[in-house]
Amino acid sequence: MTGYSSKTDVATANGKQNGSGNQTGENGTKPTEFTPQGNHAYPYEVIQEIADFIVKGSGIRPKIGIICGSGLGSLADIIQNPKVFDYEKIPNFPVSTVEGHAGRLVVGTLEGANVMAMQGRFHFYEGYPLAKCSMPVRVMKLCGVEYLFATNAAGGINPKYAVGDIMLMHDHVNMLGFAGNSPLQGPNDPRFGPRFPALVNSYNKDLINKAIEISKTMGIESSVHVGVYSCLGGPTYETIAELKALRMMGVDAVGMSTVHEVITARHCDMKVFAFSLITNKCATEYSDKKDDEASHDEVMAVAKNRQKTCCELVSRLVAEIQKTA
Ligand SMILES: O=P(O)(O)O[C@@H]1C[C@H](O)[C@@H](CO)O1
Ligand SMILES: Nc1nc2[nH]cnc2c(=O)[nH]1
Repeated sequence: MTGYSSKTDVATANGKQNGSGNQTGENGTKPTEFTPQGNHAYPYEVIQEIADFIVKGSGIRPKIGIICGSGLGSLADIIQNPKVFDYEKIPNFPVSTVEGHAGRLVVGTLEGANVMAMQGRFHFYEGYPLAKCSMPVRVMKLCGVEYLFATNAAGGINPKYAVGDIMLMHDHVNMLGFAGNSPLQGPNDPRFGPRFPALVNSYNKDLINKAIEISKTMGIESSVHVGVYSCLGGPTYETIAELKALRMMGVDAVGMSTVHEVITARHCDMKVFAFSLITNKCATEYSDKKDDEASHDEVMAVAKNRQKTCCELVSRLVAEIQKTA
C-alpha cells in the first residue's frame, strides 16, 4: 500500500457534584449523576470536574486518548504504571452495559507518552443520548488530550475485506446524523468549539500514513486498508437491503460507534486517528446460509484473536507521535 491522500442548554451544573479526588458519596455510593436534558451536552463545569478528578487522581496529564472497541480492551492493558478508575466511581460518568466493554478508565504511559484509555465506550443503543456517548471525549480534552485514537469492531462490507483485517478510517457516513441526531445538538458552548464545525479532513492524514508505514514494518500491510466507516444506531445488525444501500453509498465497514466520538473530538480540535477491526463479513446478497448472520460472540472471538496486532499498531503509532513531539 502506498501513502494515503484524501482524494481517494447548557443546563446548570449539578450543584452537588463530588469534588476531585473524592471517588464515592457519603455512604460509599456513587455521587449523584448529572442527567443531561434531552440530547443536550453536559455543562462545561461538569466536564471540568470529571477531568480534574482524573488528572488529580492519576497525577498525569495525558496527551493521547484511546477508546477501546468491542473486545479490544487489551489496548488499555499495555499501559504502564496504570492508574485505574472504575466508571462507577467517577463522578457523573455513565456505566458500561455491553459485554467486551469493562467500564474502566486507565491512565498511565505508553512508549513514554502520557495516555488515557477507555476500556469500554458508550453506545446509542444502550439508551444513552449521543452527547452522553461522546462526553468522555470532552473529558479527555480537558485532561489535556491532543490526539484521539478511536477503535471499533465492525462488519466488512467491502468485498475485498477479510475477517481480521484492519481498516484505517479516512472518512465516515453519519447515518445517525442523516436522521437528525448529533452529539453537538442543543446550545453550543464555544469553549469547546464552533457552532458549525467542518468535518472534511477529520481523520489525520499524517497519522494514517504513519500507520500504513508501521503496517509494512509489521508485515501486515496486505490486511490493512484505508476506508469509509458508517455508524448505525444498533443494536440490530443490518439487513441485506441496508448493507446493499450502504455499499452503494461508498461505505466499506459498518458499526455502532466512533462517528459521534470523532465529531466531538473534531469540534474541540483534537487530532483523530481511528481504525476498525473487521470482525465479520457482511453479506450483500440473499442466501440461506446461517454463516451470514453476524453475532456478538463472533465479534468478540475475532477481536480476541487480533488484539495483539491491534496493540502493536497502537503502541508503535504512539511511539511515532512521541518521537516527533
Ligand atoms: O464498541 P464497538 O463499536 O467496537 O462495538 C461494536 C458495535 C457493537 O457495540 C458491537 C456489536 O457486536 O460491536
Ligand atoms: N452495525 C454493525 N456493527 C458491528 N460491529 C461488529 N460487526 C458489526 C456489523 O456487522 N454491523
